[in-house]
Amino acid sequence: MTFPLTIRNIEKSIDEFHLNIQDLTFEEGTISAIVGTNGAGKSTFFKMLMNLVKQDNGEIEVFGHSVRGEDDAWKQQIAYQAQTMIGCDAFTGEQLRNLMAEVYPSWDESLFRRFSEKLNIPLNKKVQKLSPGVKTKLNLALNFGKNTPILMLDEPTAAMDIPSRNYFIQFLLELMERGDRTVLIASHQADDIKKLADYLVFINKGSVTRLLEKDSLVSSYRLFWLKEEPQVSRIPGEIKRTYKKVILSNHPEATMAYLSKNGLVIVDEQVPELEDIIQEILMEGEMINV
Ligand SMILES: Nc1ncnc2c1ncn2[C@@H]1O[C@H](COP(=O)(O)OP(=O)(O)OP(=O)(O)O)[C@@H](O)[C@H]1O
Repeated sequence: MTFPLTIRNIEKSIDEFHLNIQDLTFEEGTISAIVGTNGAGKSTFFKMLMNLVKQDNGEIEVFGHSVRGEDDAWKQQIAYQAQTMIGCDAFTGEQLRNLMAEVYPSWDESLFRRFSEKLNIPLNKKVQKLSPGVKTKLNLALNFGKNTPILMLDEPTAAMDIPSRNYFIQFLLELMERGDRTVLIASHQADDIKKLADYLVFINKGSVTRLLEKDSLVSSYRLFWLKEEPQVSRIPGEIKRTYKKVILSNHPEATMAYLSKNGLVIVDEQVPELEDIIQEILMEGEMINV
């Protein structure tokens, strides 16, 4: 089976930073959130997928075609949005639209117009005159207009106001309804990840530490409010204790079995917020007693 994106053991060293991502595939019809702390390697990973940063070893394939091959027709299959719009300052949105419509045979005028009109993007202004948030919106309109099967967005909502961000989420989810697009989105926004992602790819110090399906990730964590403080410092499954009696567990069954066996009464239990789970994974393994 040919996947939209296949990664085989890529490696890259930049000064002290070493990126190594082993076998990873991204499937059609899915949105994967690339999650990691600042400097973890998310942008470098995207640039390697675009062959803007050359890998030292390994292979990256777009629909089965190596990104290092002579033929770079694969580029027309991907719309990539970097964190900044480089080299566009002197152009207006309309001029950039004309350029993109020529380069991308899959260009969809209605996607471009719908997104830019809804967000009131001034297409007759030069990019250099736009605020950071409006630049991002224009960049998104252009990338949506490309109508490619793969979309890679590097922190697209960082500068956007709340209504625009919500519209972006709605727009992207509508685009996904066709079922044949593959989206990778690097984001620090828990709300974006919660609403958009099917999968979470955690990157830490240049390595993928976990690839998890969002729903099963969320259901594997539980918060237990206990009637009394447990007398042991750590109970099975416990990864964090707050207010002495609130236990966050990533093995709820093991935690519940222990609590029941030891007569510890659960007053309430809840599935934690995705943001709290992400925070725990990014801080991995730390036991915090508040
Ligand atoms: N051109 C470069 N020259 C030297 N080091 C670089 C270069 N580009 C990236 N790096 C280093 O690679 C590492 C990963 O950076 P990268 O921008 O990929 O992280 P990130 O996860 O996208 O971070 P953020 O969340 O802050 O955007 C960092 O240590 C960074 O300093």
